[in-house]
Amino acid sequence: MKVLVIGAGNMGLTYAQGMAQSDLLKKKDLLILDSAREKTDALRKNDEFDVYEKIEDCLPQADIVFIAVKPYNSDALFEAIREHKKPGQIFISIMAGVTIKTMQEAMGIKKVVRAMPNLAAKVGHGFTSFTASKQVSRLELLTVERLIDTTGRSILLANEMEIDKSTGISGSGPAYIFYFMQSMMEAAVKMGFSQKDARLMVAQTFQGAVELFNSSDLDPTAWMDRVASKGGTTRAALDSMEENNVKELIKDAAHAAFERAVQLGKENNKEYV
Ligand SMILES: NC(=O)C1=CN([C@@H]2O[C@H](COP(=O)(O)OP(=O)(O)OC[C@H]3O[C@@H](n4cnc5c(N)ncnc54)[C@H](OP(=O)(O)O)[C@@H]3O)[C@@H](O)[C@H]2O)C=CC1
Ligand SMILES: O=C(O)[C@@H]1CCC=N1
Repeated sequence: MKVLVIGAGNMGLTYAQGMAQSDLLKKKDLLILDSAREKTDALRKNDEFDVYEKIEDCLPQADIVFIAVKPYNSDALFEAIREHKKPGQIFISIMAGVTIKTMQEAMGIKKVVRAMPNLAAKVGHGFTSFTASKQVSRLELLTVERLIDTTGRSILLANEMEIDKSTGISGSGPAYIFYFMQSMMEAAVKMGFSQKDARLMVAQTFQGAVELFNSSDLDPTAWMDRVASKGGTTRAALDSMEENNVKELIKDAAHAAFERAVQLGKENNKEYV
């Protein structure tokens, strides 16, 4: 099996590296294509993958193709794929808001997987949701899942609306966590701590909380109760958040991302950069 990754940017390179480090593929079976010469030159120096600049030199060899370019680059790429594709190839797109139907029509293909990863894939702790056109068989989906899971964990969803929903939770989600971290770091600095100490305090607190959460089946509310003593400091903070409706605001934010994902699919990405 040969896998081609198109787009050696943030996410494409992350997937390529995840697959390269797994035992699923041999080095010669992992192809990477990018249009930027500086990127391909740098990749060749590292000698990790089989690197290409021209689609006609690599696409015909591939069984599975990851599309990891920005949506605004997709029209030109789809045209090139239409010209050089081979029957039976499976295309996995990680582009936000580009629908399966758009891809099938633009590339003249049938087997499409639409996936929504997140940035934590970079450190092997990503979460990817994915769904597929009906022409992708169960066995093919299993292979796709194994490739995706080289960057973390994944779930197969029933349809594209679920992908748009998961974009609002896990796809955009790392940014919500960073927002919370930024707020806590600003609070610490305002109290007089140095940036360095604020950073360590916040990072270790997040990491510790996530590890606690993953150590049992307790839900977040039960963990909050374990931190908060009656009449104590944590209760004062949680009461302040409740009074200020923070939970509702976070839900609204996740919903805004979901709605934007739906809208992008309808606009066919013409405004999305
Ligand atoms: N970043 C994130 O957290 C997430 C991103 N995504 C999706 O991942 C996709 C990629 O994002 P990201 O990795 O950040 O983007 P990047 O811009 O970092 O990477 C895209 C790469 O593809 C190259 N490229 C563009 N057109 C072509 C082409 N026709 N053939 C070959 N290479 C090409 C670009 O070159 P050049 O720079 O020269 O244009 C660039 O090197 C997006 O569609 C985004 O929606 C999904 C979930 C999370
Ligand atoms: O912000 C975006 O549109 C993309 C999709 C999810 C994360 N980044």
